[in-house]
Amino acid sequence: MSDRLTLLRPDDWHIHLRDGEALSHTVADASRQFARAIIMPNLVPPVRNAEEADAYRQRILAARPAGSRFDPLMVLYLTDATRPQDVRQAKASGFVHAAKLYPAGATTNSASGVTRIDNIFEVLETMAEVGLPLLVHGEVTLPEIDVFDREKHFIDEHLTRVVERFPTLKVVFEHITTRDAVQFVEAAPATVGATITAHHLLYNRNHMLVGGIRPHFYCLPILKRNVHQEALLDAATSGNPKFFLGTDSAPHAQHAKESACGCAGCYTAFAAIELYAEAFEQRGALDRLEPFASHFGADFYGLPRNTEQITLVREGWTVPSHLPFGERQVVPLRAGETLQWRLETGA
Ligand SMILES: NC(=O)N[C@@H](CC(=O)O)C(=O)O
Ligand SMILES: [Zn+2]
Ligand SMILES: [Zn+2]
Repeated sequence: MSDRLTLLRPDDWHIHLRDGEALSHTVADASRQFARAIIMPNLVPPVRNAEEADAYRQRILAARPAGSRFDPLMVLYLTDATRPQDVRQAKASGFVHAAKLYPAGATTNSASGVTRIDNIFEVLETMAEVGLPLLVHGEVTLPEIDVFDREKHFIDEHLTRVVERFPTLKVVFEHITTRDAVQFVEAAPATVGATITAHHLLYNRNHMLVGGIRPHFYCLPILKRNVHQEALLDAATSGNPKFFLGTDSAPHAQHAKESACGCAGCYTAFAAIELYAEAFEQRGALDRLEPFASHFGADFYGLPRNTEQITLVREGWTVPSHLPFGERQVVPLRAGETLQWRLETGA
């Protein structure tokens, strides 16, 4: 068993960096390991057009540590009011790489999201035409649908239909959490891919709910039962290029998580590649980490692979109990516990 693991510098195809004071921390954490990241647009107000994406991109670039070449790949937030010309302008900008569908009310800051997918069919048509991928938070919001079943219902009621109707549209099913989603993506045409988070590979709902309720494991889509975790591990380590790395690192201040009504989201960007390495190693599949983390996402988006490398060393370290987050603090996933791998820096 080797104690060093060198791989092409990875990219994160789904991250929340937030805004304002938080950026100096979230951007530093992400850029330590990732060359590029797909930047989620669920700010308040959201990133709705190329102009807003440009302004947000400038704030991210300004927050990079000295010497960093971290490249934020911007995303539009689709609303009922998004127009085909917003898509054309975004594509023409060169720095917007996708548009995100949040069903209204499905997750954090999704109040401005799309109320009926059919409302944006003209926009999806334009995205297919100009080659702008659709990123999907795939959960229905119907109150009568159990929170553990919302991803499966989204596949059956919406995603199947969208993929059939727009055969040339690239679709990324974001942060998949179920065996149903794995099977859907496997069976779908090559235009459909999926991101998988480190926390959905490492944990299931028992980790969140047995022996006490642990708010730092609460995210959306919610952790599922262990058979789904197993299916995600199979998919991530399979070598199938449709499945690639997207952390969904989504920090919320400590007080907003440790609350009677806690926010959804896990902070993993501080050690994301180390967390993935742990999950892959549990499967004896460390050799499959590089394609998952550093090849398949770039290939799917039609971007060049990175050329630099990073090295992980097997060297246990204790995750801090909290990290700075603007004027507040965030409790990282695995706070106070040991991680097996450490990113070698300054090499
Ligand atoms: N994943 C989460 O639990 N939360 C994300 C939103 C999202 O990705 O759905 C957030 O912005 O906090
Ligand atoms: Zn989401
Ligand atoms: Zn997310």
